Amino acid sequence: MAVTIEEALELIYKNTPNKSLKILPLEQLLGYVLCEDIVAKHNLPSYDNSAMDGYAVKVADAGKLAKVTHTIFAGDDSKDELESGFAIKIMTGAKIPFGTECIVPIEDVTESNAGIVLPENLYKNRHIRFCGEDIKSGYKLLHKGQRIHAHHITLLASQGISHVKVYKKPKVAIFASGNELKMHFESVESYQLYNTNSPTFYSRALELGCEVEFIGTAHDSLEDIHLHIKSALDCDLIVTSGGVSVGDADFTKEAFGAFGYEIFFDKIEIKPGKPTTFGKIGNTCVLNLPGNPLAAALNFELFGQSILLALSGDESKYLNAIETKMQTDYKLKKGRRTLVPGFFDGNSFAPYEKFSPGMISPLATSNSYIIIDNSVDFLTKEASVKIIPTRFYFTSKESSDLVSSN
Ligand SMILES: Nc1nc2c(c(=O)[nH]1)N[C@H]1C(S)=C(S)[C@@H](COP(=O)(O)OP(=O)(O)OC[C@H]3O[C@@H](n4cnc5c(N)ncnc54)[C@H](O)[C@@H]3O)O[C@H]1N2
Ligand code: MOO
Repeated sequence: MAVTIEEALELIYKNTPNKSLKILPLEQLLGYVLCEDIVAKHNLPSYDNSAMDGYAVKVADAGKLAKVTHTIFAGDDSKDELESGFAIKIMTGAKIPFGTECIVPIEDVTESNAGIVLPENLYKNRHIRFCGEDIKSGYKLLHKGQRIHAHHITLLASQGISHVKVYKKPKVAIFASGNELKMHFESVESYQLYNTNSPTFYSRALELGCEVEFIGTAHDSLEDIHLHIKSALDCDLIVTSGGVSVGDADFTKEAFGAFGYEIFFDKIEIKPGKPTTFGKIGNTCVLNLPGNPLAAALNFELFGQSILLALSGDESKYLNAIETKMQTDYKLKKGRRTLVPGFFDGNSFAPYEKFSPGMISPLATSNSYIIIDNSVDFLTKEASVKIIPTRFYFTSKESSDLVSSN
């Protein structure tokens, strides 16, 4: 029996094993998921310092002449003490002298031979950056389950944290099956075609932060598919395409069966992509996608990406949608929930006009897709829809409803 999209996703999240961990240096952390909390060891700034190139002065000297004694630069270990009637020239980022009440920017003073004349209005603490005002020692900077982006690297570097514990990236093996398929580096006869699914999944899995192995293209024979499965079993996820329908040469699930394949679902109430199959061999997850390229790519977006998120250790492991409106009217056949690719321009969603599961061109000009509920056969222009991006990440901590209904 076919499962619903929600049931399929639930089975995916329930049956995806925990990841193992490793320690990595800061320069290699980008895209990994933290497997430990990170606590600040130092205040930031670690000393009171000047926010401007200017003069360290006393507030009571407002409107008066102050004698400039010397200059402090960023990086100087100043132990000076400021006294009334005097000013110490100071550069941005330099440690302020003891007794400083405010910093006056260079452009706000009048220079004279005897010193500088200070403006009338001086305020206590103006242009001073205080120790710990950005980060306090002991503050939890990052936590287990966060995916590391460039601005998290900023925090780690600010603390001199050089090595952290992360989850290993999901390791994905890709292969396709079909006697008609040739690789892009081979020549094709008039009755053959290039395997476009495997390079698509390979690149997309890399984009999604995985280590990827391309195992090859198998012939439609049990023996050859067995060989490809054996070569892929050391990975966290095997993604295949082709051979999952009811044709005389559709051996994929049978071939996996020889390795103790535990199938969680092998049909989904979805169009395209009905024969999409998910299961496990030991600790290795398996996603068998249909051969039709658009069906395969869209189902990889929805189910493949969910498996990868579940495997990554990322706390924000659920796909999320952006609510927008339709750019045009859209008519479709009622029946099964339908995946429709299209382009979201930041304002509205333009569905791809005419597409079928065997096409390869629709996704190249799309940046998202919508899932239209089976109860809907017409979406009017301006109707509210939920787009799921294919070109940028948008995930959330909580599972959300991804389906657009009237
Ligand atoms: N009698 C039925 N026939 C079909 C049904 C059905 O329910 N009853 N379902 C159709 C649907 S829907 C799909 S989807 C396909 C799925 O078939 P398979 O997964 O077995 O895929 P293949 O037959 O191997 O190939 C389908 C199609 O896609 C091309 N293909 C396959 N692999 C690749 C690749 N790596 N790169 C590019 N193109 C690929 C292949 O040449 C075929 O044209 O079954 C329907 N039939
Ligand atoms: O289900 Mo097929 O995947 O429609 O093309």
